[in-house]
Amino acid sequence: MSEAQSEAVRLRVEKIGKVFGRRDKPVVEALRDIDMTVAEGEFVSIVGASGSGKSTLLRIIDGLLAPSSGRVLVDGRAVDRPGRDRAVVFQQDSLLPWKTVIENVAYGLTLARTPKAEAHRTAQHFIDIAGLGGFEHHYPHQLSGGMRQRVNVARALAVDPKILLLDEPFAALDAQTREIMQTELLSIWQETRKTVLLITHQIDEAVFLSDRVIVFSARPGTIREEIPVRLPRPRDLHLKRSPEFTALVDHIWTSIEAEVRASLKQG
Ligand SMILES: Nc1ncnc2c1ncn2[C@@H]1O[C@H](COP(=O)(O)OP(=O)(O)OP(=O)(O)O)[C@@H](O)[C@H]1O
Repeated sequence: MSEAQSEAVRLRVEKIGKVFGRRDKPVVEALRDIDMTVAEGEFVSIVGASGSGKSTLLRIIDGLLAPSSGRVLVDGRAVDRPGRDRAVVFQQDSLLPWKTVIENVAYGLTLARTPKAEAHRTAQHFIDIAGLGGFEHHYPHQLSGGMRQRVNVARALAVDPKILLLDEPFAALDAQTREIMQTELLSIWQETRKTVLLITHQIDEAVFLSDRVIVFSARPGTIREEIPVRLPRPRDLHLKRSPEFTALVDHIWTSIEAEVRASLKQG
């Protein structure tokens, strides 16, 4: 457990297992015995080879998918369906193309019947935090991929979830945009201190952003290692050149390299 963890446990994942069964395909055991907690205000990442069950776990936490065993608790309450206490940002943006930035960010609030003026005030706050001031009345197609993902993050935050779930949110972006987005996400996190669970293939992204990195084994996904990241905050991109940073990335890479190579062979 990292020092950034306070006593308050926000998310508890208890003995989660998931087996997919299909008539035309053999049964797939995606997850086995996943036990983990995320404290209030903590930033935790999960890394692991392709197919190790990371997205499956995120979908279970979000309530989109039922586990085969175990349970998920948010603030001590078991969850079994999506709810406003959890917001997800996926790799592909899910903005409504016919709505402007501010309408998109306010969307979850208006669905929850928040009066329009109040919804727009809240949306404006998160638009500003996400560095999108001036683009309120643009439509998604008028924005770059990185900006669209910032709108998605702002939209997720606007409903004030207890935990923000990020599933490879920058995977579709080019390498430079991705680096900038990491620093943007850090500054949003500094500002809001949301509890965040991030799934990523990029080990350096996980180390750069997180208080703790959870390393999954290959399928069935189990927790192989939990690595506290005790690098000072606030962090900027120079940190990536420090020996402490490189050592952590090397350590994690060594831990999963054989499985990543094996997953490449499986296609
Ligand atoms: N609906 C499903 N039916 C059958 N098998 C599934 C289903 N969803 C996922 N799987 C299998 O479960 C395993 C875990 O998949 P998952 O997408 O969670 O892995 P991942 O670690 O997120 O992979 P990646 O990093 O490539 O996104 C994989 O073998 C996948 O093929």
